[in-house]
Amino acid sequence: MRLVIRDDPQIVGQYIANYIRKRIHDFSPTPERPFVLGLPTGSTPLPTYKALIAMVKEKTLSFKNVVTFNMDEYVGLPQDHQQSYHTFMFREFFSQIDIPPSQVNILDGNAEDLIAECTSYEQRIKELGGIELFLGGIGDDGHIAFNEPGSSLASRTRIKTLAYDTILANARFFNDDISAVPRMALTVGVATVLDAREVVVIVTGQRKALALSKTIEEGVNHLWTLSALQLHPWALIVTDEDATAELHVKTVKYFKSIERVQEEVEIIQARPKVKGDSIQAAVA
Ligand SMILES: N[C@@H]1[C@@H](O)[C@H](O)[C@@H](COP(=O)(O)O)O[C@@H]1O
Repeated sequence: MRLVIRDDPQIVGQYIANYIRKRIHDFSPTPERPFVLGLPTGSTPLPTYKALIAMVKEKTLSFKNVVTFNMDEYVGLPQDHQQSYHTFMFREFFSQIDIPPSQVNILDGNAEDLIAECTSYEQRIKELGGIELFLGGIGDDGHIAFNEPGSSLASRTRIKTLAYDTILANARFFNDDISAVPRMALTVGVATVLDAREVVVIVTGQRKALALSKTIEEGVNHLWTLSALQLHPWALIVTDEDATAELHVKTVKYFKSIERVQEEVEIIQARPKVKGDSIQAAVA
């Protein structure tokens, strides 16, 4: 797992947007072979979405050959409700980029048969060859999507009862009216996220500091479901300085040093080759 630390949420958003753009460009998606991108809601990804929107506007990025799958959706909230994840995604992102709406997938929390809805979501992901990059955020209790503490780390898309802590945390979006927050959601499972070829998670703000330390400094534990990321072969967490508040100084220094060494390697690799240059020869 890599941990990249940046000064603030805006710089984190720009970093991730650059990263996603590069991944999409390198993939060279076509209508027959689209780039499949998993996406989160919440306030954390907003700077990333803003930076991606700017890239589309300046025409350095297109979502025409991208298919998206959102992580989760509340059960029973009308799709056009201000706080449904469907409304959120179209308001904050999809309506401002060039993705055809037919390429957007969001779980239907009002489906007549919720179990069938979850099964067919997994099926649709599979039919497209799996998710290339799953972007995620975390809750204060370390949950990814709506995989609350105690969720099976082998879980798939399913109905989930929300933890009381999450209901309290999300009440801010419902005029602080706890009774207005839905009690259930449909969510991709931990295993659905881990199946993606790459997972990138955004963690910003001091509120997330404990969850970040539990995720990366302790063992894999179903009480902090993001910790399952330790089992993924290609995982990246991008965080701001505030969210590192609970990490050991040693952990922060370690990940910063890894990045510095990586930059040094890239500089060496970019240097023109000089005959007899032993450093160049060593990395060539
Ligand atoms: N289901 C979502 C999560 O996917 C999201 O990561 C979390 C954090 O939200 P925020 O980014 O606003 O802190 O909120 C909800 O619980």
